[in-house]
Amino acid sequence: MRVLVTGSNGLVGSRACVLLEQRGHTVVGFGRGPRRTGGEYGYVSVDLTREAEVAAAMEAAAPEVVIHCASMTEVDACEKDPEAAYAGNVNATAAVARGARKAGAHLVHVSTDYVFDGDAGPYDEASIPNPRGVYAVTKHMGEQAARVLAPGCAIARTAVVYGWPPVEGRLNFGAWLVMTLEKGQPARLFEDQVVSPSLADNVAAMLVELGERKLGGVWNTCGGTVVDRVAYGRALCEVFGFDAKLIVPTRMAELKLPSPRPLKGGLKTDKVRGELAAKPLELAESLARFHATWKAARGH
Ligand SMILES: NC(=O)C1=CN([C@@H]2O[C@H](COP(=O)(O)OP(=O)(O)OC[C@H]3O[C@@H](n4cnc5c(N)ncnc54)[C@H](OP(=O)(O)O)[C@@H]3O)[C@@H](O)[C@H]2O)C=CC1
Ligand SMILES: Cc1cn([C@H]2C[C@H](O)[C@@H](COP(=O)(O)OP(=O)(O)O[C@H]3O[C@@H](C)C(=O)[C@@H](O)[C@H]3O)O2)c(=O)[nH]c1=O
Repeated sequence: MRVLVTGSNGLVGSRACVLLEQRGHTVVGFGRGPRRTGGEYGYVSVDLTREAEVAAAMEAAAPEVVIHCASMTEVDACEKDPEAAYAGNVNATAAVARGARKAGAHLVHVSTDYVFDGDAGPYDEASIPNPRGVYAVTKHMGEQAARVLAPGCAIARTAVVYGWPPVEGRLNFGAWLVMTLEKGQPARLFEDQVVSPSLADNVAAMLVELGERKLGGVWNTCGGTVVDRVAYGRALCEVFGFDAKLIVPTRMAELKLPSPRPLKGGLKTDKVRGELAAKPLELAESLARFHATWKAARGH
């Protein structure tokens, strides 16, 4: 199949491109500026906030499936610049969804656990979003744009994605933690935020399956274990052999971050477990694979 992946320089998009290529698909990645990944697949530089350029590039790419990973992902930067967040998360998604519909392509739109308020997680696919903060609201609006403009699309929500090597740009939580702890520096982790950490390759596998099978509706495409950030950090220390005393439990409010974030979050994965061949990995397995890629990159 001809598959278009937006955000191909990013963490999830780059992994999706590699996997699609391995599975024999013809892949075109859309990124902003120069290509920052390896691989043999095609690459086009497109700023997705420019609708006319998106329409032309999508027509030329003529995809059968579109996996839309591009997004303004820095949560606090979104809070500080709502115009940029609206353009990157709402307008860009609308443009991609229109392009997909015109091409007759199936859209897999990637979204987030942060569409929920975090008052009573973990959430399943039928739970009602109540986003707080600019990133969360614009991601929820992006979901609505995708549903309206590309009927039958998949909304794939994921959460706290991590992987090694990290991509240039936004540093993922797992990689940030490893880089901090290997220097022997302490990491203040939120003991009061519950999440579903997700290995990037595992997320990519679920997105690719949604695309290949042209499945629609809402899907929680995340890791299979719901855990607070301190427990995640301690589990990572055990697998990597880092000193767990470097993990300093902190309450989120103490950091005074610009954007609100859901506290009692996390996503339930019964639907993907039941219906997809690509299963959500449990935390121990995810961390083991994360560690293996980290070790391999260091030549161990
Ligand atoms: N990482 C996480 O923890 C989570 C991610 N998600 C969602 O998963 C998806 C993928 O995230 P992830 O791969 O981690 O994010 P990254 O930040 O690693 O990648 C996003 C990519 O989108 C590109 N992009 C942003 N705006 C534009 C634009 N206007 N035109 C073209 N490209 C653009 C960025 O380009 P550039 O590098 O030039 O900025 C970047 O390469 C997103 O939809 C995100 O909301 C959901 C939950 C958790
Ligand atoms: C989680 C965490 C972050 N931090 C710091 C690191 C960083 O400067 C800042 C924000 O951290 P993070 O980027 O990891 O957290 P955050 O921006 O909340 O991550 C979110 O990203 C978006 C894209 C999503 O959709 C969510 O699922 C979630 O992964 O807070 C801590 O000091 N301790 C912590 O426990």
